[in-house]
Order: sequence, then structure tokens, then C-alpha cells
Amino acid sequence: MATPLPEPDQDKYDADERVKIICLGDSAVGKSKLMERFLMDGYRPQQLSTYALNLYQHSATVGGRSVLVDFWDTAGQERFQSMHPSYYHKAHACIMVFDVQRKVTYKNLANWYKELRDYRPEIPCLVVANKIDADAKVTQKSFNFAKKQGLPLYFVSAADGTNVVKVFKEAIHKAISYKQNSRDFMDEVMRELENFELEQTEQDSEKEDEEEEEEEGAVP
Ligand SMILES: Nc1nc2c(ncn2[C@@H]2O[C@H](COP(=O)(O)OP(=O)(O)OP(=O)(O)O)[C@@H](O)[C@H]2O)c(=O)[nH]1
Ligand SMILES: [Mg+2]
Repeated sequence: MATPLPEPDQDKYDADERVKIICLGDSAVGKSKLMERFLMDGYRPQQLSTYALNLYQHSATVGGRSVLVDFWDTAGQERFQSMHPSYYHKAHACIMVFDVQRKVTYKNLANWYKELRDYRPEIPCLVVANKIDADAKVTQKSFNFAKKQGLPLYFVSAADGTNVVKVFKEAIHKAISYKQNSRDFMDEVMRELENFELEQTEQDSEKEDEEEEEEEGAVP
């Protein structure tokens, strides 16, 4: 007897919008654990070992519209303190993580932020102070990096879930509004291309309808 084929994930064909969100930060700050925490119910990790990264797809509904979110989480390359340019390519938002228990991971935010801005000068970036479960007092401390750069800062814990959903929801909202309103030249080109493709598909299907009507009405 033939085994039934697995149901393919067709959500992406219905989504009104599709955004890419990347995660940056030193090794072991908890990037993967944060993603797993957020995506726990209903996540499908796809291991793309060729690129040494985890790609997670998440369907969300924002303001009544369905949105498909691609979360990118690297594995390995952090060791070199630098990411392949394709990681940043077309990203719409960034979640930048440090570990409140390791000061060096906070100091390195400046390097991550510089690299991010080299590739994506204007995308929304959220700073995340992770592992607050290990020391609740850190939430009283001021972390000036975020303030200086005008970035929002969130105190979270992947271990107990504090503020994780909040951060990811914010990131999705910001990514969508960035994608819709960006004045970045390359983003505008991409948007034009998407609209062009949409128009083409609509025109093609109109043409097909007309042809079908002609065929139906044709006298043999
Ligand atoms: N106490 C505590 N530990 C955490 C938390 N989040 C992650 N960890 C621990 O930190 C370690 C690293 O977490 P990962 O999520 O693998 O870190 P990562 O940033 O993905 O690391 P790389 O993949 O190497 O870049 C693990 O041992 C986790 O259990 C947290 O919120 N609280
Ligand atoms: Mg990881």
C-alpha cells in the first residue's frame, strides 16, 4: 500500500505579506533558545546545513492580514564575528541579543550593529537582554548602548519565557511596516518588481479567461 504523501505547507501561497527577520549576537547568548521559545507551538525547523543556518517559518495574522515570517538564525559563523552578506540580504528587521551574565556579549553589540548598518542601514533593530531569570536585578541596570542608538531594549528570558512573545510580535510589526514604507532604494526596486509580477499574473489570468470564453463561443 502506498504511504500517503506528507501535507505540503501551502500557507505561503495565501500570505498577503512575507517578511524576513534576522537574529544577531555572540555565540551562546540564547538566539536559538529564544526562537524555539517563541515558535514552540507550531514550528517547523528546516536545517539548511549547507548554509550553516536554521530557517524557521512562522505564519502570523496582523491586522486581519496573514503574514509569513522567515526567521533566520545562524549556527557557527558567529565564531568569526562576521556574517555572510546573504544573511542580511532583504532582511526587514533584526533582533540583536546579548547575555546579561556576560559583559563581553553586551560590548560586542557595537560590532554587530556596525555590520548590520553596513548592509541594512534602516531596518528596525530591537535590542534584547537575555537570561534575566539568572539575575532579576539586572533589569534595574541601564544599558546605554540601546538608548544611545535610539533602539528599543527588552529584558527577556528564553528559559522562563518573560517578554519573548512581546519581542517577537514587535519585531514582526516593525518588519511589516518597514517593508511597506521603506524609502531605501533597493527596497523600492524590490517592491516595484513584486507589483510588476503581480500585475503580470493578473493580466495573464485575464487573458486566459478571454481565450477560454472565445473557445467556448467558437462555432466548430
Ligand atoms: N539561564 C538561562 N540560560 C539560557 C537562556 N537562554 C539560553 N540559555 C542557555 O544559553 C546557552 C546557549 O543558548 P543558545 O540558544 O544555544 O545560544 P545561541 O545564541 O543560539 O548560540 P550559537 O548558536 O552558538 O550562536 C544554552 O545552554 C541555553 O540553555 C535564558 O533565558 N536563561
Ligand atoms: Mg544558535
